[in-house]
Amino acid sequence: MRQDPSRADVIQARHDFFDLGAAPTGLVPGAILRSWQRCAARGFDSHERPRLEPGLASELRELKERNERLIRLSRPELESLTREAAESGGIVILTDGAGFVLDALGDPGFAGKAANVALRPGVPWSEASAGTNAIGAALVERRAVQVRGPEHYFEPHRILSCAAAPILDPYGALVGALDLTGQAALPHDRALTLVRSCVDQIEHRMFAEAFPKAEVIRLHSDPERLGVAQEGVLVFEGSRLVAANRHGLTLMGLDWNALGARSFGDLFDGGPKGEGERSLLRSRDGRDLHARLRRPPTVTPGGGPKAPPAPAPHPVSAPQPRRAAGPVFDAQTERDLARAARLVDGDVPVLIQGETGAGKEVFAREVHRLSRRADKPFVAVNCAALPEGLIEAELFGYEEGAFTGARRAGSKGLMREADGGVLFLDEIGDMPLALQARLLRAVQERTVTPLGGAKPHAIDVRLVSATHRDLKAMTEAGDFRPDLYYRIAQYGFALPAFRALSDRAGALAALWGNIAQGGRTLAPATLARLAAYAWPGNHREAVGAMRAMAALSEPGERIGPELLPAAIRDVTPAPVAAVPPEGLEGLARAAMRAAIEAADGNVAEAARRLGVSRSTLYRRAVPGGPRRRRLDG
Ligand SMILES: Nc1ncnc2c1ncn2[C@@H]1O[C@H](COP(=O)(O)OP(=O)(O)OP(=O)(O)O)[C@@H](O)[C@H]1O
Repeated sequence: MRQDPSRADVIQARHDFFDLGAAPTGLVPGAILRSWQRCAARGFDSHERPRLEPGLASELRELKERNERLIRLSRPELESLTREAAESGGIVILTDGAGFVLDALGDPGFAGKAANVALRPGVPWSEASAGTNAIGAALVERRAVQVRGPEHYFEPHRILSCAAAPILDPYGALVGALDLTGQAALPHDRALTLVRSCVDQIEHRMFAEAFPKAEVIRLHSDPERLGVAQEGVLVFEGSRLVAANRHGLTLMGLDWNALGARSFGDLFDGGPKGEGERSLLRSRDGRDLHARLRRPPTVTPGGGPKAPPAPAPHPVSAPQPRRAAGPVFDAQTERDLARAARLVDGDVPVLIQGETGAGKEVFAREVHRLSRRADKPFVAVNCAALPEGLIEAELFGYEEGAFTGARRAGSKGLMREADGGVLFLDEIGDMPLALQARLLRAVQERTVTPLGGAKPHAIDVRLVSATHRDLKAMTEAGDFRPDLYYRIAQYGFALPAFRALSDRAGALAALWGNIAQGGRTLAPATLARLAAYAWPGNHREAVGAMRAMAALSEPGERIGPELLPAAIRDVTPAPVAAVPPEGLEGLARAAMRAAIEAADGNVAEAARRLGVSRSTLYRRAVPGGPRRRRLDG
């Protein structure tokens, strides 16, 4: 019997990748190849059976409690998909945003087989735990992914064929994934379409019970399609865009970066024409869109006094909204984040080390967001920024009149502010020695005694500390207390310097994707220089440079190297240490490939975004030309 050609491609790709160590360009979708590369970089052996074990029953209970809202909002789709899955001999799986299976329902026969490969509640199916699989890949890629049979990284998972889509909350935060899994031997062509449309429904439902005080605008170019799950939804507080669904952002040509940054007036020309069900809104680029508006009593879109933006509610398991420019992490850091969140949940203090601007605070906030304490306070203390005499009062609080200048009512102190949540001790290496002893005592005894007070208060905080210093060396030199060091650094994470990122061009392209608006693109020569620069200020400097280029350019402009800050523009020839062996041409090629992948394999779209012709892109980024390239699966 003739073998299915795509299966033969995958087998060939596996041979190239796992046996020969070559990148099988064009044989498997880009998402699969990237996932294999991330898994290989983690040192996974594809022949092994990964150790996937559910946690304790109490942990599963807690996991479900934490995700109660997601489970409830997903129930209608889980039920309909379960029927579908049972008929086609598969199972449907709902996970949380970190890939932990919350529910696995469907055909009991297949469910048994799936359980053999640990596809059951409580088990993490993130890529970092289970290798390439649809759930893990969809969570990393933030888009729907199908992984069939031998496309799975680990051999024992070859029996599976999975399609999964990530679930994003109205702030763009990952809160879960929905997956349909069947036997690899069966066709599952509809699976991807099904999970995508079910996720549309779930995401759409999130808006129904949230945002009572905001203005919710539902949009579609076709009036008949207003009200369906694929309608665009935009939420404004005052006049500011604070939340949206993906369809709303796409309709307006925006990305998640627009939340908090764009106003009603940036998006629409004037206010709505007509009322309620029958409104029309004209977009800034001149399109008439059909709209349904639900206004809070006092807000007038596009006119009237602008109310100050209020903090937005968190509809699903209360994740903190991502900051405007969403963090960009490499695969190893994503894995570290998941691990750090588990450690924090397990009450193990973690220490983050990294150069200035490498994103230690961003990492800590993300850990908090992924932890079970996401809806509890995150309190950051910069130990280097406070005058020595004040840190103590700031941290531990003080009683009324404890010292000159103390507020009349006294102060609770940051440690008690963080009660129930996460305390982030930034620049811990700069904490004065005398204070280290007090901090150690507070951490050990889990109590805080305010200055001038006699009564200790119990506190329940999880500790995350960060420093750019070599704390271990400081303990040896007597500048940092070893007992405190071992207390706060029970598990350490080293954030990579920006120049050490293996896919620096990809990271830069992703940062730019966060910042760029209005069709602005980076010319390949610009990206090549950015990728060759050494970035001593790390992420902070990279974000600053991108923002500067966005501010200096016009909508639709293809940004040439002349707009780069001088230090970066003048990087020719590039510093040797910063350029990988394949040189600038290689970097430009990598950037082009990243752009193609970011455009879901659509070379014409990638060419448009990069501002180069399609033929240039084929010539430089696609080995062997367009024929063999297949990026979509
Ligand atoms: N992973 C990331 N993705 C996108 N932007 C980032 C990331 N990490 C850091 N940044 C950007 O860099 C800025 C600095 O990050 P952050 O304050 O976390 O660095 P840091 O390592 O704590 O620096 P310092 O040691 O100087 O305090 C952030 O405000 C953000 O703009």
